[in-house]
Amino acid sequence: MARSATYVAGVDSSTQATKVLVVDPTDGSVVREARRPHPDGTEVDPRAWWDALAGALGEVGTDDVAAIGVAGQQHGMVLLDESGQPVRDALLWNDTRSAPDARDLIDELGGAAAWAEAVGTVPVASITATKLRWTSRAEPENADRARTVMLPHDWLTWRLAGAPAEPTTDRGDASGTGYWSTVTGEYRPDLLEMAFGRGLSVPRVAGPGEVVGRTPDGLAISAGTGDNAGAALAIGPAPGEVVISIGTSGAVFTGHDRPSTDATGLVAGFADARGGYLPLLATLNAARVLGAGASLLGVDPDGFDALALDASPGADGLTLLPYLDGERTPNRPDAQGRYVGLTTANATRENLARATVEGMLCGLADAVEALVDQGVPARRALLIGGGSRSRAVADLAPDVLGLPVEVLSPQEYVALGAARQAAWALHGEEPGWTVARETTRDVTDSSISDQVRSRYADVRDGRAR
Ligand SMILES: Nc1ncnc2c1ncn2[C@@H]1O[C@H](COP(=O)(O)OP(=O)(O)O)[C@@H](O)[C@H]1O
Ligand SMILES: O=C(CO)[C@@H](O)[C@H](O)COP(=O)(O)O
Repeated sequence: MARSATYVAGVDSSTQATKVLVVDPTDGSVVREARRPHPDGTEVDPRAWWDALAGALGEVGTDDVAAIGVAGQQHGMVLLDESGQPVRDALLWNDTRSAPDARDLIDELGGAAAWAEAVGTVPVASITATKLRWTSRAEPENADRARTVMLPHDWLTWRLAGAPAEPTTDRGDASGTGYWSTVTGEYRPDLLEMAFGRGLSVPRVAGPGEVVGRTPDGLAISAGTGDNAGAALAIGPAPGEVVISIGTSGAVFTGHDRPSTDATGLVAGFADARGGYLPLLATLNAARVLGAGASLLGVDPDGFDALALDASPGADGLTLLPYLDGERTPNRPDAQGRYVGLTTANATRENLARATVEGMLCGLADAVEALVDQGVPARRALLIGGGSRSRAVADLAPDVLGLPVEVLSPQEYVALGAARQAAWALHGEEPGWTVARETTRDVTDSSISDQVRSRYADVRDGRAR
């Protein structure tokens, strides 16, 4: 049943929460929004995401909505049995238990370069294929019951349509699995089998403007995508603009005209949601580092920002290596965070806050540098995500990154990208909306980036302890 309604809905099912926007498809303006939290942790029952989505959709109301699209946290392994029920909790992108499996898979294919050439990405623990290997090795009984593997957004999209629907995904999210190739645009069933020991059913990769199904209430459903591809769809970074998303993950990405095949494994050669490419680096340590710093100091986000802004650049020699939850880029799954250089002279709350912000930004600056090393230009950074709401992050970013920075106005860009895709599917062409741009913050002192980042590099590379 198609319906004549006015608006489109976009969903971001991210690590920490489900966010839903109801959007006017004529201009991209947000009409209503709702949010529901997700359980904490790196393995989650996918039904909790469904409950969060149902709750948020109930709150915004969909009587006047004609189409919906879902963007979701990338890479999570949703394994389903014969009857379509989850075999176990989903293992999320930030679960590092499959780090040894990533190393094994790299060896088995003949090294990192072989993976980069085959699919565009060298596996780390985040990549879905490594989670399949972990399950087949550590939980053979669960593996035996598995028939289908999906990603979080695939599963939510499939459930929105109600059973029995054809499972679908899109190239943006499929490109984070390790068994779909950004280079060829095809699944690599041989790599899935190599990881899992046998084949599994996978969702069909739908086209960017496709209607993949309808909800029982008649809303058209678009293909959806991964969260970062969703944000890229909403923002449309120009060549030379790099998006830096400071959420649970730190994600650094931009559109590109060809697939990346970085054998160092730093740059993940993902696809975007339009038919192009989205080279990306993701860190495990971003907004939560700021949260940890604030709770260490016993202050709220505003108090934390005030402290950080009261200290001098370089925090009088105090440096944070921000790998609090292990790290993915660089691949150090067992790493921990470290404050280095503490003396009685610099031991102030202000310096601790400053070093926390600078350390987190230095991790992102490394990511930008790796993108540039792969031939992707970075002349300006666009900051989004919960952590970009921090005044200290916004003020310090240009000098630490060594780049002009625009902090885009606080918006749910991932959900907005999903709404854009829903409007595209509904009307058969991509909408022409653009997001509001902000004033550029220029670098105030180019020596700060050199000074802060070189000290950070010493700590990162073990030259300063
Ligand atoms: N003003 C702020 N200062 C620092 N961190 C913030 C601020 N506002 C929100 N955050 C943090 O941003 C994160 C949520 O950002 P979001 O982009 O929604 O993450 P995700 O997409 O991973 O769910 C939380 O860790 C939250 O504490
Ligand atoms: O793993 C990646 C990208 O490769 C992460 O970016 C996830 O997609 C989760 O994003 P957030 O929930 O932190 O926004």
